[in-house]
Amino acid sequence: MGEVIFRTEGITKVYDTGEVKVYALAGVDLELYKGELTVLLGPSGSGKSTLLNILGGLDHATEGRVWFGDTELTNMSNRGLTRYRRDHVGFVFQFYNLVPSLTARENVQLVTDVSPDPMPAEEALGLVGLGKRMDHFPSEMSGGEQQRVAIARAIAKRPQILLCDEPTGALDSTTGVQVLEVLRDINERFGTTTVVITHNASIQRMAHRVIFFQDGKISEVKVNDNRIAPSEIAW
Ligand SMILES: Nc1ncnc2c1ncn2[C@@H]1O[C@H](COP(=O)(O)OP(=O)(O)OP(=O)(O)O)[C@@H](O)[C@H]1O
Repeated sequence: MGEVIFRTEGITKVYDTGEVKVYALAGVDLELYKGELTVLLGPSGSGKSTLLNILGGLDHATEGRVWFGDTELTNMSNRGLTRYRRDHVGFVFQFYNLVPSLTARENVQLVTDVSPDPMPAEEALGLVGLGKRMDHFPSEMSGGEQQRVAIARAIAKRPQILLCDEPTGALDSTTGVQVLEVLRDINERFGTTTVVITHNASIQRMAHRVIFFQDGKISEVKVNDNRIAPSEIAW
């Protein structure tokens, strides 16, 4: 087994809306391993996004502890979390969050301009197969291409961690597979630890590890001995 990159101990996240308390996470103990691609599966509302946001330093746990390597995230200040996100974490969301008035290259440069050790925007766009589309605007691209720009933006800072919340949720199967191929390629080429939330259970077959959520808890963890290529995934 590889090196642990994330460890959580008894994480809870409680939303207190006044009348009711919602336990988005109800005690999560987990380990994620360096270089692995992990898929998170589970019904809507089971806590997947909440966990991803806590791992990515976008949200605070109500209770429990989270470590990134030897660094505890749960006692970091907001400023520390901002630095952690900037230096180590790339995010990819379902709706690409590109700036419509900027080209693909300029969207990626938003990140490379503020990162300590970025790759050139052109290189990042080449890695996602968009080397010829760098000067196109988001409105001139398909959903899958826009998502690949978003992935280029996320990887351009050479993050150790890539956190993806429903990256193929808005895509048809052909473009969805292309996006998954890019994620697998980045994971293999750079050893980027990757976490993918999906509602599409068949995507679990490309993962090293699959974590199932139910009611804010982990119900099962599976290690995949026979991973398949994204192109073999039946949608
Ligand atoms: N800001 C909030 N205020 C109140 N409740 C919230 C808030 N954010 C999330 N929740 C609740 O926390 C629970 C877990 O939400 P979360 O988004 O983590 O689930 P999920 O498994 O990612 O769901 P989905 O697959 O639908 O995205 C849900 O019951 C949700 O309604």
